[in-house]
Amino acid sequence: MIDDIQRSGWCVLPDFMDREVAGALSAESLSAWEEGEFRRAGVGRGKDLVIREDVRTDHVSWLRDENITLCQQKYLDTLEEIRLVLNQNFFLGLMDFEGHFAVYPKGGFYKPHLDRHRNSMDRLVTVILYLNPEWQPGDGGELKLWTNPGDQDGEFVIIEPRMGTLVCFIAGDHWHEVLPAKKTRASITGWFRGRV
Ligand SMILES: O=C(O)CCC(=O)C(=O)O
Ligand SMILES: [Fe+2]
Repeated sequence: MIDDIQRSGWCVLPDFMDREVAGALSAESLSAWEEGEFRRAGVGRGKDLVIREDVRTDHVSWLRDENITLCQQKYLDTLEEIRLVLNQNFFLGLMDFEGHFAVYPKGGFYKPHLDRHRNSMDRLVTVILYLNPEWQPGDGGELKLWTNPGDQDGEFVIIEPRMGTLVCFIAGDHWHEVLPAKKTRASITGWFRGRV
């Protein structure tokens, strides 16, 4: 991970997360979805947050300190190790993490964007864990990530949202897009934040 981030600013780690933990997270996401605990995701932040069905059609459920489950805690513990390693190697000054479950229903997408909000230090590194045990080629919902910092065209990689795969990239550098999902697609997306 360190070598990849150093070299290119992004990395993909298949089978990164322990099967049992990923399985439990996937089951939680599914039941929360069925219970109606997700909300339409917005674009922008604070009072400027708006729903833009032309930009993104996913639904999210934030991880909240007051009701963290055992498997969420295990994932957060892993992320804490990653945060420390990133700080030690790149002096990023990552302070904490915020994240949410995301579900893209059939047909769901997220048009090309950068995760870092303008003029802000809040989202420095993006981390995504995919939770789709049954994902197969043809199911769509791949992450298209442009590999050259700042470029919105040119070279890119296509990342399959397979169970347990972890993706990590510098939030302000890499344009990315979620291609239309042909089946329901689940993940946990989050960000390490700088001093805000
Ligand atoms: O789920 C993904 O592959 C990417 C999600 C994303 O870009 C975001 O939530 O900002
Ligand atoms: Fe994003």
